[in-house]
Amino acid sequence: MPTNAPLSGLYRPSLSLLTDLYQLTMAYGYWRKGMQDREAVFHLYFRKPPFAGGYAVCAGLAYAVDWLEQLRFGEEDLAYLGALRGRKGNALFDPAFLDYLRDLRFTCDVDAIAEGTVVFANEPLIRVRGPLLQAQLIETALLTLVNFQTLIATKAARIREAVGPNDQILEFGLRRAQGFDGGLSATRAAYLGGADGTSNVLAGQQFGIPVRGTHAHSWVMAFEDEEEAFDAYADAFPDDSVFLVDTYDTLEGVRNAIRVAQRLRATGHELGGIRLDSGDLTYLSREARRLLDEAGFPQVRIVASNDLDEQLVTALKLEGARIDTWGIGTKLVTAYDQPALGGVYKLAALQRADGSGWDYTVKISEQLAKTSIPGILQVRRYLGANGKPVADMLYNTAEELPADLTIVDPMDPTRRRPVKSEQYRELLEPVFRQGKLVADLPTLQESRERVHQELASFDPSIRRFLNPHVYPVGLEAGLNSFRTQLILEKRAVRPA
Ligand SMILES: Nc1ncnc2c1ncn2[C@@H]1O[C@H](COP(=O)(O)OP(=O)(O)OP(=O)(O)O)[C@@H](O)[C@H]1O
Ligand SMILES: O=P(O)(O)OC[C@H]1O[C@H](OP(=O)(O)OP(=O)(O)O)[C@H](O)[C@@H]1O
Ligand SMILES: O=C(O)c1cccnc1
Repeated sequence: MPTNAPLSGLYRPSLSLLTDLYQLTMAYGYWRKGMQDREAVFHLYFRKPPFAGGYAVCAGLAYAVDWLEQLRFGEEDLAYLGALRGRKGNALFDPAFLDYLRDLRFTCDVDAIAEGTVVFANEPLIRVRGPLLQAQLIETALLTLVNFQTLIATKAARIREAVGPNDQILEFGLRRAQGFDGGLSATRAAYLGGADGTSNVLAGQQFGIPVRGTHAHSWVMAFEDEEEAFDAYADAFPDDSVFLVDTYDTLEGVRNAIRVAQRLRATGHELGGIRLDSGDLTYLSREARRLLDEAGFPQVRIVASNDLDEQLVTALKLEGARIDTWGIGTKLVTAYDQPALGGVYKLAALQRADGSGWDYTVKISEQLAKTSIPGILQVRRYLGANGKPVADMLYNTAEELPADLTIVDPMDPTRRRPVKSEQYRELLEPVFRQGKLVADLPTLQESRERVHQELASFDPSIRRFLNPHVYPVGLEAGLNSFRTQLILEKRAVRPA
């Protein structure tokens, strides 16, 4: 049975220490200062889509929800924290703080963009509002869970773009993945983003992802000759055989596969496919297709693998390769060309100590792109007359919106456009209210379908690999002016 607890179903008893030490030292500091319950707002967002692409596919929220639901410091966690020592051998944390952690219950409001949604730079994927100590404490786990899966789901969506709607994508990456969970969560995200199946059996069991596969070169090497190896495999799996044909000589391998396919047919079975794993995949797939068709096996699929990614798939397609199943491992599950998404988690608003309202906060940087956006933000996606997205607007939900809306490019305030459309969708949806899960989370299958629908709804120009069109994401003009003013104020306090 696929699980709704993708993370805690695997790791027990507690994952509350899945964090950086500084979250706990800050928590201790806030507690000592009596600041722990000041209401705060944080946003999790990235500043640039990965792979020099035009978008990202949001993923990892189910893990984040699972982690937040289990957030509770157990006795083992507290004993470990109690034993931590500072440089002079002193206990790092006061025992009274550990008692505080023992009783701590998650009480924040969390709003998030659904997994599988197409998202862009600067858009909060998750907004957390609640007691400062708690909202800060969860930063690292949210980032580790969302950054990686968003990265891999995006990679898979790009591979799907290259492969097209009809061919199959099988994810084969476990052996080259970034460790145990790297392998498992990459498989989940790859499936969400567009893969059709995986060789990863644990992921199949955990998430209900179809498991598929062929066999290794060692299978062929374990027999006297290749044909005997294919025969033996066909005996074991008469209706589920895909033969790896390149161990010695690929086209000889295809001829051996055909002979075994003929014997299978004589006993009422059909060969499923052959796999190519080296050499010129265009030439070999075309030749293999010709041989198979001439022998009366047009339905036998041709699987290809060997360090493939979206660029190679595009090239092979352009060259006229006759591949209909793409086995993609290393470059998918490690996001080889960009191994990390730089998602960040920034404080955007803090209640004043006297409770008289919000103080908005910005982290300023030499680069405008790295300067954060203050407010309690929502992302509004405007749709054109044809129902297709035309622009996204970030706005501060704590301020009233003017009747005439204008969005401003946060990177270039001279670029602004009025918002004419009446049709829109608010992307951040309630997930937790005061620590209680209020969302009915979609299944992995539903999230996967969402990716497909979302990507189809955008102009293809944002999906292309080379110089993709930049989809307009702007700040509501009032928010933009306010942010500029706040930046100027923060800069003004620095001596010239
Ligand atoms: N027609 C083609 N056009 C572009 N790239 C191709 C083509 N065919 C294969 N490739 C890619 O070229 C790279 C090298 O493949 P090749 O089989 O020559 O070397 P290899 O991986 O070292 O082989 P082996 O697995 O036998 O060691 C792989 O990433 C493969 O996917
Ligand atoms: O190339 P990737 O996209 O990473 O896809 C997975 C690779 O893993 C296997 O190779 P490996 O040499 O590990 O084992 P094998 O003997 O089964 O080919 C398989 O043959 C693929 O080439
Ligand atoms: O089943 C396969 O063909 C397979 C599985 C893992 C890695 N490479 C290939």
